[in-house]
Amino acid sequence: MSSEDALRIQNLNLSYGTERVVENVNLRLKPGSLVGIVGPNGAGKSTLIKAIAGAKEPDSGTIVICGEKGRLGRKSLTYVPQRGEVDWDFPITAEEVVRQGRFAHVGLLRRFGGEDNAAVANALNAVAMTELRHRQIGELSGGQQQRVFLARALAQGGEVFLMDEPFAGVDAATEKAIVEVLRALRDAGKTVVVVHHDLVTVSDYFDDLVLLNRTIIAQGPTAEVFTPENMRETYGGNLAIFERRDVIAAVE
Ligand SMILES: Nc1ncnc2c1ncn2[C@@H]1O[C@H](COP(=O)(O)OP(=O)(O)OP(=O)(O)O)[C@@H](O)[C@H]1O
Repeated sequence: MSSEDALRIQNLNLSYGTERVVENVNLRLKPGSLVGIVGPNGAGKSTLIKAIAGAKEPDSGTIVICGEKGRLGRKSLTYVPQRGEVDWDFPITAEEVVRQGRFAHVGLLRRFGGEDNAAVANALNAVAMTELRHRQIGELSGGQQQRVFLARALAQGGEVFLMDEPFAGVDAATEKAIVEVLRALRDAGKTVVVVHHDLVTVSDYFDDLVLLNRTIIAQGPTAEVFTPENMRETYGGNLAIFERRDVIAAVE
């Protein structure tokens, strides 16, 4: 493979039981890119992200992250799950959640130290959550919870960041703050992969786009991929959202 790829997927097939939900996915992403994964409900976006994160065993195919497979590859990966997948009643503060991001770096022979504390403080600051760091996570708003998640990812670091719907249920200010953090990661040479639903913001947010509906319909620079023809092929009969005038304007 080319050593330039941050993420390379070849012939990936994923199933639940006997049902194949993701088929023959081939994907190459380069460092320093902000990539959207778009497709209708049930298209397999979360399943694909979970497979990359090592939380879903493939039927077949290979996933190479920064030139390495398996656990070695996943050392370069940071995964931000959907907010709905987390137990928010768990009694833990915002800061403790962010500290979890450092555990990957703290081995048996090394304790949580000054560098870890600094990484946690910087991450909380980057998402403007320093003041609320002692709040229980269950007592934060949805947008604040999402910021904390992002801070944990920042504290962890890595080369490839996977985010499953980071904008779900957040207000405009939080969405803007998150986008700024994602752009800063991209500008620092990281690869940021975001499952996204809002077609209106696709062109503004993402350098590259992956259109998924069970298999990849199109991938490449957003300006080339985000066309009415490709969107129709991806969304099939569920085109109502795409017929909105603002979305049509966005792709013309
Ligand atoms: N744990 C599971 N067990 C069985 N089937 C599942 C499971 N999780 C997802 N599926 C099925 O796999 C398919 C892909 O689901 P997935 O959640 O990956 O889609 P998605 O593109 O992320 O959808 P959405 O936009 O609605 O979040 C769907 O048909 C879904 O019903």
